[in-house]
Amino acid sequence: MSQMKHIDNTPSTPDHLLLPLLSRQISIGGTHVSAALKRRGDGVLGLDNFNDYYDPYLKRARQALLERTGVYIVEGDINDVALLNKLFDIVPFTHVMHLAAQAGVRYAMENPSSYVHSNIAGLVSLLEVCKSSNPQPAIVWASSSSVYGLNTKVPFSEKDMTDQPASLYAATKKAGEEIAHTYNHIYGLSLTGLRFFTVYGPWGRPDMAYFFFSRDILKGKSIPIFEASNHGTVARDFTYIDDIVKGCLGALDTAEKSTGSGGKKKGTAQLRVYNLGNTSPVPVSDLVSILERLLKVKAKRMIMKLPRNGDVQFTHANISLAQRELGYKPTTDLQTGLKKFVQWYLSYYSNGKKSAQ
Ligand SMILES: NC(=O)c1ccc[n+]([C@@H]2O[C@H](COP(=O)([O-])OP(=O)(O)OC[C@H]3O[C@@H](n4cnc5c(N)ncnc54)[C@H](O)[C@@H]3O)[C@@H](O)[C@H]2O)c1
Ligand SMILES: O=C(O)[C@H]1O[C@H](OP(=O)(O)OP(=O)(O)OC[C@H]2O[C@@H](n3ccc(=O)[nH]c3=O)[C@H](O)[C@@H]2O)[C@H](O)[C@@H](O)[C@@H]1O
Repeated sequence: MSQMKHIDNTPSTPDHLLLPLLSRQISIGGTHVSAALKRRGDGVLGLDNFNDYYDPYLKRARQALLERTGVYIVEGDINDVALLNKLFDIVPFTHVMHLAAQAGVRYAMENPSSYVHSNIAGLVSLLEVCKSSNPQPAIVWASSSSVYGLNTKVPFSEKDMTDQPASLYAATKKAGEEIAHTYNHIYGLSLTGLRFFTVYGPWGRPDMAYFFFSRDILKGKSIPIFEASNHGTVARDFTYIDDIVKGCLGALDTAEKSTGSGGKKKGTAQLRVYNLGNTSPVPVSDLVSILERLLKVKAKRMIMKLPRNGDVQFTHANISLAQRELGYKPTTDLQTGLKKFVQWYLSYYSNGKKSAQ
């Protein structure tokens, strides 16, 4: 984890955050969502600890991008309750979009405590601050398709069982959903959890397969493609970032409609969980074929038995609940979305940027 800065070290909050705004949001993690909120006229303050889980240059480039649009990002950790209290004292946030987490399924075997720090302890710190703030903000936070774990009944519906996580990451995301239940039950916090399905796109995460496969295909390095021991397909319901952003905005707006801007009586605030997927799982081997065509380089495929590393074999979202209640309607297929990712990737890394880790 990178070092934290205290509020005393951060530049003073820009004036525009103190103006009466249509809606005041705090967005934690989440470059694309913050940018979209700003574009439509919401007041947004960002928070990120800029840890070094992956390429810090990429995180700083995203920050620069956001700051050019007028979204200021405070550097700090969600476990820093004093910092959070200070921010909530300065700005009466109406909504919290909480996307910060230790992500990545396989890294949980290397650094388990980072998952407990951000996904469990960090979530509790944030909810403690939200519970005591006035107004009480509506909170939308990122859960994960990984909560479906060893469940093989697809497509996954929100009502399906989620009690067999395959990784510690998944277990911490599932714990987040249970923690949310408690804060809704006792303190009446309005909480909406979004189970994202393998999100990809420009400015994405270098630890994800589509990203490092692109890097390694271009470098001529072999890429390990996991194959299930039962010879079944290994596939993901890859979901493009712009579709996810629309789902996040739908969730924030729905939370606003059903709860107003906080101050709810106990027991009346909403607690909901939605799948945000693409409803069209694609085998990982097809993902590689699309990348080969877009990058115009043949991949060196190294087919490997799917190790017991936290991965699940297959994901597929049933999104009818999000469609009905959030107006969520993904429109980007994998071919189209990867084309946009590859265009961004080639331009970003050919402009003298540090190479992805
Ligand atoms: N990308 C996906 O495929 C996917 C799928 C399902 C769920 N999710 C969830 O969506 C959210 C966003 O994912 P992402 O892919 O953009 O991940 P990301 O790692 O790019 O973004 C998370 C951000 O949170 C910050 N952060 C981590 N711990 C923090 C802490 N303790 N305090 C403050 N900031 C902290 C990181 O520096 C990072 O910038 C995460 O909660 C992730 O678990 C992602
Ligand atoms: O949907 C989710 O909830 C999860 O989606 C992704 O997790 P994952 O689907 O495992 O994404 P990748 O790590 O990019 O893997 C994609 C696919 O490529 C496969 N893969 C990965 C790595 C590799 O070397 N070889 C390989 O074949 C994986 O088995 C998987 O089927 C994110 O990384 C998680 O943070 C998120 O919570």
